[in-house]
Amino acid sequence: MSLVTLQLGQCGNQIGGKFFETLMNDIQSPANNKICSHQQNDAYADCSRSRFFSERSDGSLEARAVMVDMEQKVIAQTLEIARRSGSWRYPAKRQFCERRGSGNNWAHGYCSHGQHSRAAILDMVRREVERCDRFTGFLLLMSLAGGTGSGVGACVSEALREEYPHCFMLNQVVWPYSTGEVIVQNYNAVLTLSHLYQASDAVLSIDNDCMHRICSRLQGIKNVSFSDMNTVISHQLVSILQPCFTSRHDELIQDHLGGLLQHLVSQPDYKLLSVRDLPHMSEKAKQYSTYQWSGLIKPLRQMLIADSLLEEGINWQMKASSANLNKSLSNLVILRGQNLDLADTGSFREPCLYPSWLPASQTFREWTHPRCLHGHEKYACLLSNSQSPVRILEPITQKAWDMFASRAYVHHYLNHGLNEENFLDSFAVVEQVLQNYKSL
Ligand SMILES: Nc1nc2c(ncn2[C@@H]2O[C@H](COP(=O)(O)OP(=O)(O)OP(=O)(O)O)[C@@H](O)[C@H]2O)c(=O)[nH]1
Repeated sequence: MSLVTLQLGQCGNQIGGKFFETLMNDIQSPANNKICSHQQNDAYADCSRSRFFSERSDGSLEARAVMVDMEQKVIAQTLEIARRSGSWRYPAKRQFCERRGSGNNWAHGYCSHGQHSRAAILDMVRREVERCDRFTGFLLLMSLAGGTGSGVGACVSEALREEYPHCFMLNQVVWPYSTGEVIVQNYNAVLTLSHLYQASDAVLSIDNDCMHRICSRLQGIKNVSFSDMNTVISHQLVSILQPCFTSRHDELIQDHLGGLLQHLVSQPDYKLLSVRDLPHMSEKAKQYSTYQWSGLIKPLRQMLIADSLLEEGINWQMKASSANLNKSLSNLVILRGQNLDLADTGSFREPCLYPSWLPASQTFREWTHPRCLHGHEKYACLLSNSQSPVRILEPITQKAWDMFASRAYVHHYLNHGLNEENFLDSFAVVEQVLQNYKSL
C-alpha cells in the first residue's frame, strides 16, 4: 500500500529530500546478515519501493511526493540532489512555488498563500494519488516555526482531510529551538498545532534541540548543520515506516501506516507522538560496536519513563512506580536486526506505565524485521503516545500567551486576515490538549 508525502516549506523539503535518499539507500543495500533470507529481503525491497516510489515505464523510480514552498530555492536544490543520486528523482509537475516566502508569519501562510494555492496543490496531490495502485494515506513534513510549512501546511492538511476523509494522515512537525530563531515561533507553533489536531490522525513531534544534541554529543559532530540533523530525523522516519512483521515470522504488514495509527492513536483526544531510537554513534564507531538486545531495550524503556529523548544522562533513579513518570497511552517498539528471538520487550507491557482505564490489549505492540538498518546489526526504535510532548508544548504555549497578553506582533497576523478570536480558539485547543495529557 502506498503513501504520498507532502514536503512543505524549507524544513519539510530538506527533510523530505533526505528521507527519500535514506529510503533508497536502504532499499539498495544488501541484507547484511544471514538471518534475513533472499526471499525476505526481496519482499522488503518490493514493499518499500511500491510504498514510497512509483516506477516509470523506463524502470526509473520517482518519489510519491508533492513539494510545496513559497520560494523556489530549496525546492530547486532538493530536486537537484535527488537527480544527481542517479537512483531516483521527484516526479515532474509536482512542485508548487510562489515568488515570496511567508516571512515566518503563520497567517500569511494560512490565510494568503494557503487559500490561493490550495486548489493547485490539491490537484497535484490528486494526480499523485491516482498513480498509486493501493493508496493508504499521507505523510506531511513541515516545521512549526516558519510561515509556509506551518501556515500553508495547516491549510493543506485541512483541505486533504476534506477531500480524503477516510485516508490516514500523519504530520511530522519540527519544533523550533527553545532559544528561538524566529521571534513569533511560539504563535506559529500554537496556531499550527491547534489546526493539525483537528485535521490529522497523529502529529509526530521532532525536537530540533534534541536532534542537535544527538549530532553533537552522540555522533561527535563539531559544527552541526541542518543536513546532519535531517540525517538523524530521516533515520527515525525510515525505521518507523519501512516494512516489518507484526510477530517474528509473519507476513509483512501491508497497511503499515494504518496499523501504526490505529494502535498508537486509539483515543482521538490524544494525537501527539514522539520517537526514540538506539543506538546513535559516529559512522566510524559503527563497525566496532556490537550490542545485545537488552543493551538497547533497557535504556530505551528508561528513556521513556524518565522522559528523555537521549540516552545520555538518563535518570536511572526513575522507577515505573514513581508518581512523576512519563505516562504513556500506547507504545510501539520496532526492532530491526539479528537474533530477534533473544529480544524481550515485556517490560513495556507493565500496567503502571499506562493509565488504569486503558485496556491492557491496547497499550503495547512489537514489530520486527531481521534486516539490518542504517548499518547497525541491531537497531531499536520506540514510537510513543505519551506525556513527552507536554515538556515542549507547555513553555511554548506560555510564551505565546505572554506575548499575546501584550498583543506583541499580533497586528502582523491581523493584517493577513486572522482575528483575535482565532488566536483565542487556538489557545483553547492547545490548552485542552495539555490538560488531557497532564491528567493521564
Ligand atoms: N531540522 C530542521 N529544521 C529546519 C530545517 N530548515 C528549517 N528548520 C527549522 O524550521 C523553522 C523555520 O521554518 P522553515 O521551514 O525554514 O520556514 P518556512 O516554512 O519555509 O516558512 P517561510 O520561511 O516563512 O516561508 C526553524 O525552527 C528552523 O530551525 C531543516 O532542514 N531541518
